[in-house]
Order: sequence, then C-alpha cells, then structure tokens
Amino acid sequence: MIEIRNLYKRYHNHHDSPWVLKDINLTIPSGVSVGLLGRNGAGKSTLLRLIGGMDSPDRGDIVRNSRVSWPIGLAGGFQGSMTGRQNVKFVARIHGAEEEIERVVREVEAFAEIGNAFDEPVKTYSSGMRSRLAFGLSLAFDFDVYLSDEATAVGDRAFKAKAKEAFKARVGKASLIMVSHGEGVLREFCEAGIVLEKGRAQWFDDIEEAIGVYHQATDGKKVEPPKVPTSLSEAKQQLMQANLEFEQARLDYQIASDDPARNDPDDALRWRVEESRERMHEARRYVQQFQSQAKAKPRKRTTKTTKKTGRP
Ligand SMILES: Nc1ncnc2c1ncn2[C@@H]1O[C@H](COP(=O)(O)OP(=O)(O)OP(=O)(O)O)[C@@H](O)[C@H]1O
Repeated sequence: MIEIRNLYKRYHNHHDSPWVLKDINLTIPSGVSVGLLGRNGAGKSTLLRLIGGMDSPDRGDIVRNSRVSWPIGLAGGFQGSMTGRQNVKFVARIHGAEEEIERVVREVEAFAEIGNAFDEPVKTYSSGMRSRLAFGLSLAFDFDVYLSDEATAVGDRAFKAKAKEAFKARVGKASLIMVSHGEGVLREFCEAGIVLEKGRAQWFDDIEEAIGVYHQATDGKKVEPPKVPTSLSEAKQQLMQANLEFEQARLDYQIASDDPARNDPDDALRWRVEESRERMHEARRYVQQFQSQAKAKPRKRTTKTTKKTGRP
C-alpha cells in the first residue's frame, strides 16, 4: 500500500509560485495497477517521481509499505563515460544485488537488444538505446510496484510488443503505476485511475470511469470503451469509423508538426495516431474474421418445392 497524505509540490521556492500539486490525499492499495491521467503539465510525472522518492514534496508525506521501483525507462541516471555493461553492474551493486550481478547483466543485455553497443560508452547511445537499457535495468529487479512514465511509448513496434509482454508477465506478482497518454495502454494494464486536474487528484476504482472523467474535463467528449462487433455489418461500420478517426488523428498530428510555433507535437497527439492506427487494424481483423467465417459456413441448401403439393 502507498499512502499519500496532504502532499504539496511546487518547483520554485518563492511564495507566489503556483502549486503543481496541492493537498493530495490518496491510498493506493497493494496489487492494484493504477493509471495516472491529466492534461499536459497537470503534474503526472511530478507525482510519479514523488512516489518513487526521486524528488521530495514541499509539504506532506508519502508512506510506502512496499518496494517501489524508480520510473521504468528513466535513462537520465547513466554515467556517460561508462559502457552499458558497466552501468548495469554499477546499479546492481548499489542496489545490493552483488551475488546476482551476472544474472542482472545477462537479463538487461538480452532485453535491451543493443548488440555490441552494450560494451560502448553510454554517451554514444541514441535516446532510444538509452531507454532500452534503462527499461531492461528496471525489469531486472523485483519490485512490488513498478512506476512507468510513458515507458511503453519507447522503441519500434517489436520493442513495444516486448515491453508489453514484460509488463504482463509481472501482473499478479507486482502492480504498476503508469503515466500514459495512450488510453489503450491504460485500459490494458490498469484497473484503477487517478485524474489530476488543477493540482488536485481524484481516485477512481475503475480506469474506464477515470478515462471518462478525464475526457469530460478536457474535451467535453463522452468516451465509450471499445466494443467487440457481433456481426459483419457492425464490424464494417466500426472499420469505417476507425478509418475516419485515423485520418483525423494523422491530420491533427501533421498540422501540429507543420506549426512553426510548436517545435514538437505533444505525446497526446502522437498517441492518438498510434492508437487509432491500432484500432483500424483491429477493426480490419474483425471484418476479415467475419468474412472468413461466412465463407467457411456451409450454405443452407434451398430445395425447390412445388407450390401445389409442397413436395420437392
Ligand atoms: N524540474 C522542473 N522545474 C520547474 N518546473 C517543472 C519541473 N518539472 C516540471 N515542472 C512544471 O511542473 C508542471 C507539471 O509538470 P509534469 O511534467 O509533472 O506534468 P505532466 O502532467 O507529466 O505533463 P506531460 O503530460 O506534458 O508530460 C508543469 O507546469 C511543468 O512545467
């Protein structure tokens, strides 16, 4: 269980600087995976860092009765002049896993899949390679609660799939507190949700309810959880809708990318494109499934009957 009591946080220590988080009171039960939602700048990463003990609150307390990870994939802590292998050994040693160093190194090397670069200095890595190393490192240790800040957004499709599998393998043994703009990812991994709005936090036992409240607060939209189609025509209708949503998301992303005032479209737009593409693929799979079922079904033989006798 993690208890957060009367927590306040702001970044500049003069009195008129705004509170990023004010008077947060939450109890996160053991074994419950939680999604953190809120618009850009709402304080999600700040809260996650505070829970992980990487930063301290201005007021209030966080009581952790379980082993809590650092945010998965946090790549900032590596020593640039040391190789990936040396960094991993170093962390394993300070984490008190002296007798397990070889296992940790093996697991991180296998997970990160960065080839010979594992023995090159980390300062030569791309940000994706750093994230892979950091992701592998977090997962090589057993925690009761893993913290994840957009960690599933790292890497290409294959790596994302692998990251998801790694998370799934831990469900049951450990829980997650996850920040993501990807609602599909939150639905997949979290049961409960916390919505941050104007420095305050609201707890929901059901992630679906949290997603609904978040949308209501940000864009006034009512969202429905994705439905499994029950017929070919329903599947086709969903595919048409998914195509439209994908095109719209792509257009919004393109407009934001072309806008010289924004140097980078935000994560929320990127996630919308990714997720609507996923939904489109899924909708297409359902259509194909119904079509092949229809083909496989033996057609009912219609036997002609004569009107008068009723006999064939
Ligand atoms: N190190 C820092 N120094 C000063 N201000 C900061 C720092 N980190 C975050 N902030 C500010 O605190 C607020 C909350 O930031 P935070 O990154 O926690 O939000 P977030 O909800 O995770 O946002 P996003 O969805 O954009 O990642 C923002 O206004 C941000 O500018």
